[in-house]
Amino acid sequence: MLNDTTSAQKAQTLAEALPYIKRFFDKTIVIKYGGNAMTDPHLKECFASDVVLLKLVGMNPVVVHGGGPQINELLDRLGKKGEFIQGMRVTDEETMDIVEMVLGGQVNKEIVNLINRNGGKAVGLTGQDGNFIHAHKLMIPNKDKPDEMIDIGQVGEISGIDPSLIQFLDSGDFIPVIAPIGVGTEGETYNINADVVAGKLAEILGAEKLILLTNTPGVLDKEGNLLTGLTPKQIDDLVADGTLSGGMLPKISSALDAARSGVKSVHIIDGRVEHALLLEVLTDEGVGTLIKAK
Ligand SMILES: Nc1ncnc2c1ncn2[C@@H]1O[C@H](COP(=O)(O)OP(=O)(O)O)[C@@H](O)[C@H]1O
Ligand SMILES: CC(=O)N[C@@H](CCC(=O)OP(=O)(O)O)C(=O)O
Repeated sequence: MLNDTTSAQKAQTLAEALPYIKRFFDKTIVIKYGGNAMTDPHLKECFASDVVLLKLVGMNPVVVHGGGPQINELLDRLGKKGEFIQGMRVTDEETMDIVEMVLGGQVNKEIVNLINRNGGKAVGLTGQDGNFIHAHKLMIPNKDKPDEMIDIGQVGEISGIDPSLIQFLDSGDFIPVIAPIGVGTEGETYNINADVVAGKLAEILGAEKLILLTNTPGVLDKEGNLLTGLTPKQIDDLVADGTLSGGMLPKISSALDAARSGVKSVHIIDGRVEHALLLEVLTDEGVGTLIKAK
């Protein structure tokens, strides 16, 4: 039996969440679930129940997941070493097969299952389903030789996203769970960084919020302190002086593109904190880093 104080505290918490529930009612919230945040089984359950709760109170959560560490694990087992250039995986044909198995199979289905066990109705997709993420080959500029481009294999850049399938699922009781794989004009598949897919999808869907869950408290400065808000100018400086590196590079540029394209709030938050998602959406507690459009 609950004592009065506990009941009163619970009622107070619910009352405090109500304005946020009203504000985001029927609004789309794109949530990027990074592979690095998917570690602890308890945290995974918290994540899934948070997503289900957001759907139950009338919001439209759309989950885009990564799985970089999970791909590395299988590559390791097969005696192949993962290689990244500017935060993007060098993806030869064999690696692409593994990317499809891990992202489209293992990780996607695990998240679908987690959400469904927590009372939601998740539908797992890759960009091949309904041909909804169109992509072409990405070439990246060589930092040392400005007029040269680097070929990193079957890595994709998004040419377009058809939002109709996701909107259809949103308007029903379904929660889309998307693996970042795109399709080219000839039906060829591309490995796309999950932050890039999440950012572009948030833009195309006219999302209210984009939340990127990762394994750091947010964006950190050189001394390791959390930066709670970042403008484009501050981001440029942090990239230029090397404070931002690796996987944070595609994350920050996707976050900034989304903010500039009209997504009202864009956050990079710590997925290792219990119920980080609910704290972000339903409370005033600033968690992580807010990316500002200007
Ligand atoms: N300035 C920075 N602040 C925070 N993390 C950073 C920074 N620079 C680089 N990183 C790296 O970026 C990583 C997050 O990106 P990534 O590994 O791609 O994670 P995810 O799987 O969540 O997308 C962090 O774990 C950290 O190692
Ligand atoms: C091109 C590219 O780098 N694709 C990523 C896709 C998965 C991903 O983005 O996973 P995280 O969000 O966990 O980092 C990769 O192969 O690792």
